[in-house]
Amino acid sequence: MNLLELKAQTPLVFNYANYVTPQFVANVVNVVGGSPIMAREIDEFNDLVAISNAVVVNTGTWRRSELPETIKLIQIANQAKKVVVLDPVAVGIPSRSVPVKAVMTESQVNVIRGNAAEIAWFAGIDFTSHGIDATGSGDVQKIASLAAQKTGAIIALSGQTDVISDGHTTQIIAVDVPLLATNVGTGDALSALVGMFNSDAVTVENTARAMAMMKLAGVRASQKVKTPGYFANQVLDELYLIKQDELEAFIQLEVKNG
Ligand SMILES: Nc1ncnc2c1ncn2[C@@H]1O[C@H](COP(=O)(O)OP(=O)(O)OP(=O)(O)O)[C@@H](O)[C@H]1O
Ligand SMILES: Cc1ncsc1CCO
Ligand SMILES: [Mg+2]
Repeated sequence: MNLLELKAQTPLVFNYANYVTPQFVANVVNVVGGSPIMAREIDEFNDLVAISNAVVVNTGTWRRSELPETIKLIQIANQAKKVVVLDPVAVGIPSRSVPVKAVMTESQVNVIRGNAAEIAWFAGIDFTSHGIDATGSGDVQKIASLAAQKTGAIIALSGQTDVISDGHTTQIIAVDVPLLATNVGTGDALSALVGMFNSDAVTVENTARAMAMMKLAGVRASQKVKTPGYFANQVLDELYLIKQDELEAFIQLEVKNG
């Protein structure tokens, strides 16, 4: 959906969040025009998925004991035909790949949003990482396209250049906003935006719209503030202020075919 439709419909975004950044994720959903809800209790999943428009699963602080519930949640969302976004934080670390492998085998994920190193793991390509951060370099378009082909999911690869791919169509947003990488949780919040913009239909176009929304907020924030603390708040303000026509103009200018 576009930003106008989003603000009119107020999509409910169920975040199975990590325990590091839920406050920031909830605020990003809220200021853009959606409605966030966080939960981990399996007894609630049927009720909450029924009223949700998107389910966003972040494996950043997974626990073995909760893994069956995580899978159950996605299966409930699959049955209810709700869009599911997976944020596979630091999946390249072998212990962190455990929940991701289980989720990919036992349930269906519609979109995977991660940094280049995380997406490279799905593509089977080596890419240097350091914990939650992608630190290497590589052909990000090829990585995203291959990961999409291997998983059947739309890929939303974030970084200096964002890449969106379904394995056939690939789009890029080559806009450098270094301050966007300074706050932990920007990626987690971006995954929630991806769920929100895809809540009516899962498409490359809607995924690119979510990625463009965060980039544009970063561009505008970095024109006003120069340090990470203020920047995080300014990004929230810019996400709140961006209008439909401004977002679509940015997309016209900066979203290119790969
Ligand atoms: N070097 C960069 N230049 C421009 N934008 C960047 C850069 N690095 C990240 N971004 C932007 O920051 C946002 C988050 O992407 P990032 O790749 O940092 O996610 P992440 O690694 O999952 O972050 P986190 O784990 O901290 O939530 C995206 O909007 C992306 O476009
Ligand atoms: C720092 C950190 N550790 C696990 S999840 C997370 C937040 C980034 O996704
Ligand atoms: Mg991340």
